[in-house]
Amino acid sequence: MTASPDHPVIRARGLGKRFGKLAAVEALDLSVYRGEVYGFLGPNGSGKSTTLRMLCGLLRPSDGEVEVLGHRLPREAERLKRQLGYMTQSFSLYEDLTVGENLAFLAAVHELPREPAPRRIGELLDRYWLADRRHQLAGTLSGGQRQRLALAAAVLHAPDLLLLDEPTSAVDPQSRREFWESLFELADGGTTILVSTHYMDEAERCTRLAILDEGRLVADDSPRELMASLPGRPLLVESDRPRLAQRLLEDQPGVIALAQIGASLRLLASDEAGLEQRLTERLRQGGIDARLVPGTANLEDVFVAATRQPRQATREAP
Ligand SMILES: Nc1ncnc2c1ncn2[C@@H]1O[C@H](COP(=O)(O)OP(=O)(O)OP(=O)(O)O)[C@@H](O)[C@H]1O
Repeated sequence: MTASPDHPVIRARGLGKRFGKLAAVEALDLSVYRGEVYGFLGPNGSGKSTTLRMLCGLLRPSDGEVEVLGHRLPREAERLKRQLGYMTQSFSLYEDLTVGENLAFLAAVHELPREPAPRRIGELLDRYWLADRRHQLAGTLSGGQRQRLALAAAVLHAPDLLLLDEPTSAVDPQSRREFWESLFELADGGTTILVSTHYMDEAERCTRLAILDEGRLVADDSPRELMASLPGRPLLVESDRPRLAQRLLEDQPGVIALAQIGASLRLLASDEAGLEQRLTERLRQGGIDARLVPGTANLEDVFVAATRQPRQATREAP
């Protein structure tokens, strides 16, 4: 079915999943619209994979309601299958089949008509730069090639919705960039994409972003809006002892959030007058000669403010 702005492709209300006593996902409300590249960002264990698995009908929610492409889950999960592509971080294709055989096998699983299937496979091999690998065993492909094959496999049946769980965690920056170009091509063609990531540069490219923390949705907006509504001013603490500086500043009034990102210490400060001087003095008393300089708000600050912790992966240049 087609989705209009008032009819989201994904609509979840009060979605929850418990594993025994653990609430992996809690009271999640989500609306995702056609053609969006919607990002899921969150620390390890915040519930991203669990949510994606509920949204594709693989996992039964403990609470709430989910409708995906007009199908109520989990009841209508079977019908959703044909319209859905799902790609996880682990390689789920047959390593001892060739690239072409893997796609031909999947075409049969999806019951693609016999006539157009080879054409579609050829098209995808060209599109994802795999034509010259057609006869190579999947198990011998490089990380980037495997990932392109996994994407070709996920979109073989031209799904309306593509769910991707940390698809770029095992590939180099160049392959990540190319992969994201492919995602935008798909979105331009009307595919709705939901993708979880650890990378800020990827998150920045999403049309909208949900930040999850301990199973709860703590932010949901476009990256630009999230940055514009940041609670406080970003400051950079320039010092050669960032870890000690962090310890000295973390319980100071006026410090909303604090995180060491690489070698620099980023601080979200309240608007209190004279705060910089007070914090500089605090550092001086602790034996640190530091400068606090204004920073430009970025998604890293949003993430730290929303989750109160730095992200686990290191930033890579886009
Ligand atoms: N089948 C399961 N049984 C018990 N606990 C589970 C199960 N699946 C997930 N969990 C727990 O639920 C929480 C959320 O896990 P989930 O995999 O959704 O997080 P995530 O945000 O995807 O993490 P990561 O970024 O590390 O992949 C974790 O505490 C995890 O241990």
